[in-house]
Amino acid sequence: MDLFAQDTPSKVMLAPGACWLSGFALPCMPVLWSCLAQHLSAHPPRQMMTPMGYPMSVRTSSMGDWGWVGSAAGYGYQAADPANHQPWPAMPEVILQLAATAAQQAGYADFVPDSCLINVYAPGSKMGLHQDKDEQDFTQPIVSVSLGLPATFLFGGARRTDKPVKIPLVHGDVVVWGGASRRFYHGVAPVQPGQHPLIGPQRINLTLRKAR
Ligand SMILES: O=C(O)CCC(=O)C(=O)O
Ligand SMILES: [Fe+2]
Repeated sequence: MDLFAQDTPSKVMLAPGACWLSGFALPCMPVLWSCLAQHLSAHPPRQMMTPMGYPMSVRTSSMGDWGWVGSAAGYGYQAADPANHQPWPAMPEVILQLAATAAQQAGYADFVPDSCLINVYAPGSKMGLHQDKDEQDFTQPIVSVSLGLPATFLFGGARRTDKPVKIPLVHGDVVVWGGASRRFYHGVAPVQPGQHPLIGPQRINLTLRKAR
């Protein structure tokens, strides 16, 4: 069975180089969630510190060669989990394939991420407007996968002051941005309380990137 076969996936352009693939991850969700749930029980997500000295609103864990880590020293990618000094676990095939096929749909061939950041949003958690700029190669896109509770994704422009569009993301949606919008500001409005039948009372987002 081809887990990624979809007749006409809905694709909404958000900006040059950026698109919203609604429901794109639904066919692989049972396999994806079983891998992810297993990972999260072995590598529980934690609140990273911001360089400003306060904890981030989301809890995070990572997979792949490079984990994204925040601390008083700044943000960046690290090969080992600071909690146990072990390398992060490898990304499962289902995630690598999902990333590559979603990127392909968005016009980016041969995307091979080496980092999967797992952001866990409890109700009330949010992410302020920011740019993803800790990676070395900005020709590679970002693939972002939503699971669980819905959330309003804010997608702005090249300047922090550019007014963001509000994207109502739901379970299984994928957003891809790169090219002209690779460094566009984006964020997530506070997640509203609720219960998702598969994922429970939370939103989880996978941010797939090529860090190095
Ligand atoms: O949770 C999201 O939808 C966005 C996550 C994000 O922007 C990031 O991990 O850099
Ligand atoms: Fe981001």
